[in-house]
Amino acid sequence: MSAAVLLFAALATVVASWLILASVKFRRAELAFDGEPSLPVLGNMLSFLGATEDDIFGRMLGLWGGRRHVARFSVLGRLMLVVSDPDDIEKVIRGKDTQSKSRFFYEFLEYFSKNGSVTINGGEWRAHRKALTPAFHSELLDKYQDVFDEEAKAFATRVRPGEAHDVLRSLRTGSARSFFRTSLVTDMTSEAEQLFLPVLLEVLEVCPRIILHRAFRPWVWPDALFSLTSLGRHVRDLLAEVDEFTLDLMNKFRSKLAAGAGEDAFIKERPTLVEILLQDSDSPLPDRHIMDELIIFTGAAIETTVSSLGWTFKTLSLRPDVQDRLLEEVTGVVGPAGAVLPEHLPRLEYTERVIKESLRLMPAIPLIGRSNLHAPTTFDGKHVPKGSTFLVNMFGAHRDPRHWEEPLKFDPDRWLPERSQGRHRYAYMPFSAGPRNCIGGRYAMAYMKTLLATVIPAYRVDPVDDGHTDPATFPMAMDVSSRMPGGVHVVFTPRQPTASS
Ligand code: HEM
Repeated sequence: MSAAVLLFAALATVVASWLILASVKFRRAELAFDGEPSLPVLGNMLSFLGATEDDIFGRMLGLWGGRRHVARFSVLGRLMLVVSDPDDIEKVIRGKDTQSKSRFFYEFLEYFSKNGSVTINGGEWRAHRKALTPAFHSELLDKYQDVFDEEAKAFATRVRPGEAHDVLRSLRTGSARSFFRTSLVTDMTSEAEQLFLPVLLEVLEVCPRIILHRAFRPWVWPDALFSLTSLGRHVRDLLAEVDEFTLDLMNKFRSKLAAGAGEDAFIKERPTLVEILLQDSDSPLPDRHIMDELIIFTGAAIETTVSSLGWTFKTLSLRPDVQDRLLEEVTGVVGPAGAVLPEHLPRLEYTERVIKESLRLMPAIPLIGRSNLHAPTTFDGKHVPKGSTFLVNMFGAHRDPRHWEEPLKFDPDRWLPERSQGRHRYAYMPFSAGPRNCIGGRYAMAYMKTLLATVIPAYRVDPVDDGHTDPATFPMAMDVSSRMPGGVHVVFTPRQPTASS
């Protein structure tokens, strides 16, 4: 036998022994946590065989199995710890070892946006958060209110009165237009309307699905392989169009600044997100990072509000009593067919309770991922291998009977101050919590309240006969946000004008 063969055999033995030892070590760590039966190496991979994008979330919930304490599952050596107890959630969210976003799930977002604040970590994230924060000051949000109001009215004219239809598409158009007018350019140019908006809407249709499509198909985990598929190429083409449009916009804005339209003029008017980022002279973000933020925002800002409003309309269609109270409040605060103004928002208290309750039972983001990316850690007194994923299960915490009376009941009044006292801080976190919480929570609330306050006086939301009669059992799928498989079907029935209106 030649020396080369001997050397190869020795190397192969070392690698094989290392792999076996690593998998025995991993298996020991995995089995220390409670969970459904799993196989060595494959883990719970078989539980996802044949799953479609619509039922992966359900299968993940099946592997959690309602366990109060940490539950685990694994896929090909990737350990997932499902954390549902609010005390445990607090430990993950605040823990110094578990601050990073997990690789699982978030790595697929990076295909669209490598440098967006949802996925980046450490100093890079801090710089982005600092640059983005001025765009979310409450004075600026007040200035966006007329956009929210106009777009809410436009949404009300887009629904198909008296006809059962999926409301998600028109909600997406409305959210995308609002996002566009607050983040990119204040007014819809005809170029934006005809060329850019359709691309943005297609990005929103296609990109979220890809995340789950890849998450449980190991053969398309490497970007290099995924980019060879027709889907991978299609997404790249779409994103190139978005990049071209935003870069052009950024260059036009810069020329305007250079031509002497002073910074003050823009600040006084109503700067968009992109303008704020470009005017940051202390530590400007590179163009590529700004473009990546805009792409990640489409998911973070648009899909989440679409999801939340979709669940809310579906629930309202089953609850005429809640609609009556909303109508009474809106009529008192805004007046019939009036504009929803910034000063109305804090007074729309019942409307806010309805949205909060909808986000409790049907959170737009039911799970988020954190990771001990760089070093092993311990959790619950057990060893957690480096790079494991902590799946923070907001869906479970929001329905935990130890923290919620009649948790499956849709009851907006549980948000009355006197009924909210003493509630665990981490039993409810639809916008996440801690330093990496949602930067757009107030923006989202303002937009969603405005939309409800505009639609409810114009239409009664009626149910369709699709068998979904209880919000607690609505079927739920999840990609970047939660959604009802097949869409949210309701009927918007025009209300008869009353003598007073
Ligand atoms: C109902 C609507 C919304 C919900 C339920 C929601 C929920 C969340 C959650 C749970 C996170 C944490 C994600 C994670 O840890 O991986 C998050 C992060 C984020 N959200 Fe929202 N969001 C909403 C609307 C918005 C809007 C309107 C914007 C922007 C205009 C926005 C921008 C962001 C950004 C940039 C992050 C990343 C923050 C960071 O890591 O610094 N979101 N959101």
